[in-house]
Amino acid sequence: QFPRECTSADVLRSARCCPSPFGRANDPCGASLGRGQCVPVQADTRAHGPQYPHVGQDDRERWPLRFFTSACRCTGNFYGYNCGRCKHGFTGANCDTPVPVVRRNVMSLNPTERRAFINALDQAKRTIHPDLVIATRRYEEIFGNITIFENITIYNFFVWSHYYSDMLGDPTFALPYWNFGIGGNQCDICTDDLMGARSSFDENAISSNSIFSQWRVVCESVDDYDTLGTICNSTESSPIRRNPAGNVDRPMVQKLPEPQDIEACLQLITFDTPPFYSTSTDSFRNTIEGYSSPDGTYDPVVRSLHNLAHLFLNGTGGQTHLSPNDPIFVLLHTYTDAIFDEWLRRHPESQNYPLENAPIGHNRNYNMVPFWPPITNAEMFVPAPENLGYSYEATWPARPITLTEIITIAVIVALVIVAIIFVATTCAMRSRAHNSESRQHLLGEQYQRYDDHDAHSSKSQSVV
Ligand SMILES: O=C(O)c1cc2cc(O)c(O)cc2[nH]1
Repeated sequence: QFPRECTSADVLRSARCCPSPFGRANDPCGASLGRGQCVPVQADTRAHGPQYPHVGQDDRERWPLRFFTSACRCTGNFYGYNCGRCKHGFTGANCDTPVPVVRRNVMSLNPTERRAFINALDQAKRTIHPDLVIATRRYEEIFGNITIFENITIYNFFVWSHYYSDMLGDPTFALPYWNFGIGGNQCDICTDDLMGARSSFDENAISSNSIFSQWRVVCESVDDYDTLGTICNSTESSPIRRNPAGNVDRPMVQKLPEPQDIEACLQLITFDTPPFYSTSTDSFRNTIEGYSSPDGTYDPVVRSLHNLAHLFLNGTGGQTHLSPNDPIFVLLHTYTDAIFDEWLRRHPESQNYPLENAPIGHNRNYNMVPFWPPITNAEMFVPAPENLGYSYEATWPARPITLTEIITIAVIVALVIVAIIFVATTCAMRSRAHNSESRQHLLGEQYQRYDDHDAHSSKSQSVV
């Protein structure tokens, strides 16, 4: 996707996408207000790995260099293609006021909140994106031709969620999540007050009582890319298909991930391992993605966690080129993101994931996200975010205590006991010596017994 302001012939020719946030002349990226600077884009220039067979053919390579060589780098918490917005989680004129945001389990929304959420999704499906457009042709055809950029609705747009809270007019709103780690073959959010129940007439369709039965999908014609050279455009075609747990040919995807699968993947220590691909083993990234068993072991036949949740939906939501059309996609990924967030909290030592070691696709230029997820399977992972003050409505299952922690606790307890014994012994010896010195005195009138204290309440009496 591209900022609409950067798709004129002049701007494309200049290869410089640095608009002013407030329409001021000669003020790229709001530089006069200290919001940002127009800088050369730095993309990873290393060769692709052997697992990538499309070298030179895809406009997303070294994104966005094929289109723009300069773009805005925003200062502090300013954000967006023109630095006109605040980073998510901040508000105010200087974008320095944190907004407390709570991630909520979608099942815990009350009826009013459910209606508001579903209506907002539907509004997003119908509203043209205010800032961004999509390219429907490849670069060679785009250059100098402004007609092949198209408007698209906010929902139909990959980063629509960024704009979502402003739609609601509530900066504290966080997208709720679907806890898909509940096992079993029931889609608990597939009810008409949430994501739509199953139609009574067609097991692959959504009930007509749900607004989502009226939604039509985009990007269905995946073959056109090969035959016509066109990229997905904004044309809507057929209804959403969904038949949770109904894939009779693939029993493995008839059940949702188990709670212990989530816990197992949270225990993996390393963010990613070579070859940084869907074949990686002991990789948190590949495990949460679902190409490994939940314990991290790569197995080509396994589908778990995020992938399993997709495949469980068995329809639009289970096909990579179509899945975002089913609004469950949003809730599935907010949960995947929450697991990632929890992993970051549990493994602070693993957070310095060096970008120089990152595979292609993990890039810093998230002011301009590729118009489709990167080709690697790193669908949603960006460098570790700053702590934006997110919290959870629900707590995660308690983490089992490790052997190292048990040993550490035992050593500390032993040391404390030794210290107590030492102090007690020392006190007893001193007290014995002291008692023999003052025995006469203790037996005299001035000795205050505790019951005396209550009776007389006289602090002036000497207490020995
Ligand atoms: O087959 C898979 O593992 C699979 C399907 C699917 C669909 C989708 O939209 C994804 O994002 C991932 C995914 N994996």
